[in-house]
Amino acid sequence: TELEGLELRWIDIPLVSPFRTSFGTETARRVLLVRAVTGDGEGWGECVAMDEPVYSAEYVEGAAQVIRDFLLPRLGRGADPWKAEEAFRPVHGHPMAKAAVGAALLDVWLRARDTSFGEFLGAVRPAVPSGVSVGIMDSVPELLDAVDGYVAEGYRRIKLKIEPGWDVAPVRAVRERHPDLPLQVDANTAYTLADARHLARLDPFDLLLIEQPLPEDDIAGHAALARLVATPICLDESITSAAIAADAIVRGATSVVNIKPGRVGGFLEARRVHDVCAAHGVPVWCGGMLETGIGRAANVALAALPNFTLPGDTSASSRYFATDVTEPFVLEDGALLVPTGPGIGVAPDEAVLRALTVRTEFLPA
Ligand SMILES: CC(=O)N[C@@H](Cc1ccc2ccccc2c1)C(=O)O
Ligand SMILES: [Mg+2]
Repeated sequence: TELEGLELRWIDIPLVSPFRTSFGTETARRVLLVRAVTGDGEGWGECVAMDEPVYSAEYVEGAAQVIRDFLLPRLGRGADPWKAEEAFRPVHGHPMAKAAVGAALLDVWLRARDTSFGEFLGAVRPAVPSGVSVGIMDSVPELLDAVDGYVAEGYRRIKLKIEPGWDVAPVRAVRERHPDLPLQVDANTAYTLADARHLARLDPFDLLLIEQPLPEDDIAGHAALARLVATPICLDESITSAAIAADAIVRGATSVVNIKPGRVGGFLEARRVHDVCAAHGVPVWCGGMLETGIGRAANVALAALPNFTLPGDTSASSRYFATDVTEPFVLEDGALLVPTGPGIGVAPDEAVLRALTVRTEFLPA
């Protein structure tokens, strides 16, 4: 059926604790939600762009403008997710803006067919094991307290944010405290190839992987680094499409891939990345962008696909939010249940949404 329009909704949601990475510290999220309205009903998508372009080139206000001025006009009154992907192709970049609209269209398309994201994408398990991403802290004792808390909650894997000056010592301390804990690190592009010898000092700690040590455009650098460091290299920011995933794999730049639907332009492309990695025998896991339950529900369904063999950053809602926009995702035996309802299988709570909303704008198709 036809698209009536898209509602853009800006919400401000506080974080339960500051989250520090190599590119800055966040204490609250400004999130852009997209609601697609068609003759069949409505669907929700979440734009994972940050308020500032410090993770990648996108940012909330830019994504809103791209949706309003360049994506919606190309959609016309079309509501078909595949045609939307095609219509968006002439627009270069802006994967998070495209993914937010695409997810909303896919949600309404699936709800109208009484089909869940999991069924549609090809989920093979009813629950997905959860990992958690732990920020840079002011001291090692503070980090150990945070890690102990997450381990006690049942998280199956701990990921530590690192940057030059906060890497070997915190990793050593966590490994000594938790000798058998699945452990990995994420540098968010903070190092250079000149740091190879230093990064190799992480090799004794039996890490699962080192995530995105170098700048996102340095595929050759990651391939060179992979020959100098024993710990597997995993890419995040670098992987913006299935084709780039294949290129990075065959060039030896990555042996594990973090998949984020927003970073690759949507759930259809995310599944293609999953399939390309499976074809090369490269395991994947589902990354996180501190999504509300709307984005989280869809991510959990994606993380249930067969080649998602490592715990992802699909943490419980309480890792980030005291109150989530939807029913909270709760850890059960270290895993999150894949929603089984039509579409994403969750819906925002009207009262919570109203309380968090900064602004809404309805864009008629
Ligand atoms: C869970 C995790 O580590 N996510 C990103 C980094 C990140 C960190 C902080 C964020 C704050 C606001 C919005 C998105 C953010 C993404 C990553 O894997 O690289
Ligand atoms: Mg990352």
